[in-house]
Amino acid sequence: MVFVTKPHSENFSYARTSNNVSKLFSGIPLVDLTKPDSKQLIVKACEEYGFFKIINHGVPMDFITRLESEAIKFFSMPLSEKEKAGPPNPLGYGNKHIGKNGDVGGVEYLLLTTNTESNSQRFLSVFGNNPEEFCSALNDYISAVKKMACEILELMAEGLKIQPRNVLSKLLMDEQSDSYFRLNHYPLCPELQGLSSASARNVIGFGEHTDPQIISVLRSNNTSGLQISLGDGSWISVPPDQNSFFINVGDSLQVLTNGRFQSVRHRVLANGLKSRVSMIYFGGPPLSEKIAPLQSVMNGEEESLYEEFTWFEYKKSACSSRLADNRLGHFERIAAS
Ligand SMILES: C=C1C[C@]23C[C@@]1(O)CC[C@H]2[C@@]12CC[C@H](O)[C@@](C)(C(=O)O1)[C@H]2[C@@H]3C(=O)O
Ligand SMILES: O=C(O)CCC(=O)C(=O)O
Ligand SMILES: [Fe+2]
Repeated sequence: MVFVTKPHSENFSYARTSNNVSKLFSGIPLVDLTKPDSKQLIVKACEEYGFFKIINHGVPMDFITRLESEAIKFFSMPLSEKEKAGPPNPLGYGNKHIGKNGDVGGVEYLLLTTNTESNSQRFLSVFGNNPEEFCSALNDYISAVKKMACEILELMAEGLKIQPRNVLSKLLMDEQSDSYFRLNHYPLCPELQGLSSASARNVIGFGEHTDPQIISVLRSNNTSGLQISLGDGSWISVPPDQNSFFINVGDSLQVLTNGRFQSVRHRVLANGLKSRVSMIYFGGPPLSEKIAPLQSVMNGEEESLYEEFTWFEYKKSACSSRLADNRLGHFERIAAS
């Protein structure tokens, strides 16, 4: 069991803003993709929290329920069967160990690329009788969620008044885009039942971190556990909603916007009453892509806050870091005084 040491705070707190002035947290930002004000709301949410919830997303419910039931089938298999898809390198099946640098949590997972060809080669022998059903559910889900992620990135570009509209989405649309897909299962944590409620609240499922990519699209079943950090030491519990998606700004988008958008620090706490299944699409650029502030977001003499790097360099550095590390720290420019 892994405990966190920081105090747990209630859902009322002060949020960081782009000019570092705290303001009272007033709830998870909600964006209705069918409404004309969505682009302004997206920009505001990315500046204040790097996180928001999407409703009226256009992803067919059938795609979601099919993949969720395939995921449940996979995680219900005997450990020895699941382990045939492991150990993760980083792709594959993993259990409690996250990455290769000693991070642990109460999660088991399947980490895949979004390139379905290579997934079917590597893992699908594990899906025994019916790999086709898993593959087809995965393909349908990934295509629909990628399309939504691109729509959101285009609304961001419009909201930021930068051209062309596909300046961000083209990175995910590129054939060489280095995007991941992850199925996480947090089994019910029976140890929690004997604990006081204060300790029970702090058993870790997936430790705190930011996502290194551009954008992450998260969907879970109706089990709580996800929390976001407001950057002042407080954590906000995100009420689960199986019919919606949650969007994380990743480190690369923070750099592309020269810090105007903030990548969100988040974590998952274990649950003593119900197991959690989540599916996350991590939209990343091609490995050779230079990650630097877009010229069109820079005002006048504004200088880049970051040293130049490619996605390959960032990913390599991320892989050798611990989950909770501030990975962008290595790439920040020291301001000349
Ligand atoms: C401890 C680690 C796991 C991780 C690679 C890393 O060294 C640091 C970043 C981690 C993370 C977080 C977001 C995604 O879940 C993930 C796939 C990613 O791209 O970066 C994981 C990595 C992983 O599980 O391999
Ligand atoms: O499982 C979740 O809800 C979030 C997990 C997560 O943040 C990740 O896999 O990067
Ligand atoms: Fe994450």
